[in-house]
Amino acid sequence: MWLAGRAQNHGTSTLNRPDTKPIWPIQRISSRGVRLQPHRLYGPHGGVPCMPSERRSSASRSFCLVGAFLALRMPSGVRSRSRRTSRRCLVLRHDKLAELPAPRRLQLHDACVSVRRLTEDGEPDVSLVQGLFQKAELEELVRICEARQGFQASLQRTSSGEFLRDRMRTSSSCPLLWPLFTPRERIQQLRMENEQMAEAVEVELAAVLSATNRCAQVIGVDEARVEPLQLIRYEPGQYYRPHMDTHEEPQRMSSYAGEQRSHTLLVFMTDIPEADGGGHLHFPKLGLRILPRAGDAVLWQNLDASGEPDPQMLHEGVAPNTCEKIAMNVWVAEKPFTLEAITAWCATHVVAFVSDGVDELAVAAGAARAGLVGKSPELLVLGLRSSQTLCRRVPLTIQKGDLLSRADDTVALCLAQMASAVLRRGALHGLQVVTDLPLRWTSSSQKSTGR
Ligand SMILES: O=C(O)CCC(=O)C(=O)O
Ligand SMILES: [Fe+2]
Repeated sequence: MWLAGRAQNHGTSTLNRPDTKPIWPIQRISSRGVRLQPHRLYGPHGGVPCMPSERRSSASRSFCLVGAFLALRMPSGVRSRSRRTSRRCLVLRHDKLAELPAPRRLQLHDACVSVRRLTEDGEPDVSLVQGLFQKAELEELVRICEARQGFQASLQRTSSGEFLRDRMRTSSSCPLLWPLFTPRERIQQLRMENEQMAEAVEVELAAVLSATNRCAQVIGVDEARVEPLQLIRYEPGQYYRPHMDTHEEPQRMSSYAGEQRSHTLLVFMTDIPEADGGGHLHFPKLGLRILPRAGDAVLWQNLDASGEPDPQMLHEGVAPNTCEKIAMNVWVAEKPFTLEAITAWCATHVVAFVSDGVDELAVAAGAARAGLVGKSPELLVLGLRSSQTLCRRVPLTIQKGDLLSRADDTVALCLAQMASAVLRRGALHGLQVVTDLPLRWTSSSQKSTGR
C-alpha cells in the first residue's frame, strides 16, 4: 500500500513518485477505520460547552446554528458521509482513516470550535480543532506577510552556531510582530517618522492580537505565553523533516528567556486536496497523519508528564506535491514571557552575529563572514523582513556575542528587534524601527549599560 512506501520516505520530496496510490481512500476505509477516544482538553478551564451565551457574537452564533441546522436537515446517509468528507481535516491513524470521536464544542469569545482527540488514552494528547479561523482571517495574515516580503527561507542552527539553509527544511517562514516587543507608544512614535509603516504595523498588530487571543483561548493558556506567531509556507516539493518543537540545544539557546515550549497549535491556512498525495502533518511515532483544511488546527503537548520533551511528539511537514501549503505555528511557552526575563536572559546568555544583509544570517554566521571580520566596521541591518524597513550602515562595531539571536527562522526578526534597541541606545538617529527592548550591550568602540 502507498503508506508503507511513504513511511520509508520521510522528509524527501514526493514529486515524481511513479506508482502513487490514493493516500486518503475515503470510500474504502469507513468500514475498517480506527475509532478514537472522546476528547479531553488541555488547559485550566477544561473547555466550555458550546452553547448560546451573552458573550457569543451574533456572527459566530449564526455560523454555528446554521451548521447545526443544516446537519439536522440532512438525510442520515448524507450526514454520515458528510462527517467523513466534510470540510475538516482528514486523519489517518496507522494508515487507516480514523473515525473520530464526537466533537467537544467550545464557545470562545469570538468563535465556536469543535475539538476531537486524535490519540488513544495513554498516548500523548493530540487534538484536532475545527473551525478555529475563517478563511478571510487567514488570508489577511498571509497578505500581511506577503506585503512586507516576510516569507524567507527557513534557517536551521547548526551545533557550531551557524545558521544554514540545511536539509531539515526547505520551507519558508514569516514571523509576525510580537506584541510584547511592539508597545503602543512605539507605534505612535513611528507614526511621526513614517506614517505608512506605522499603519502597516498597526494593521499587523491588530491581526496578531486577535489571532493570539483566539488561540490562547482554545489552548486554555495566558496569551503572554504565546511566542510570535509564525507562518510557514511550502511550495510543491518543499518539506520540514521530522523534528521536535522543543528547545534542545545547550542552554536552550533558541529560546527567548530559557523557557521550554509546552504546546504547539498548528493552524492550517490552506486546504490540501486528498489527490495531492502529500502536504500533511505527520507524527511518525504515533502513526498519525492529518491532511490540512484551512481554518482547522492541531494541538499537542510537547512535554511529557515530567516536563521533559516527549520524543513521541516528533512530527514533520510532508511535502505537498502539487499545491502550496501554508500553516501558522502558535508555540506556547511553559510560562509567560516578560521583557524583564528576556532582557535578563539576553544579558547572560548572549551569542549572536550581526548580519551584513537582511535575512542573510547564514552569510553573517558562516564562512563567508570570515573574510569580513576585522577588515572594516560591520554593517548592521534591521532585518524586519519588510520592504518598507530602511536599512542603513552604522558607524559602530558590535561584536559577536553582544546580541541574542534565536536559533530558528525567527532569528532575523528577533535579532533586528534587539539590534534596533541597541542602535537606539547607541545614539544613532533616524532609524525606522518598530520595537523596543531594553538590552545591555558593549561594543569594541563604545560601552554602554543600556537604560
Ligand atoms: O507544516 C507542518 O505540517 C508542520 C510544521 C512544523 O512542524 C513546524 O513548523 O514546526
Ligand atoms: Fe514543528
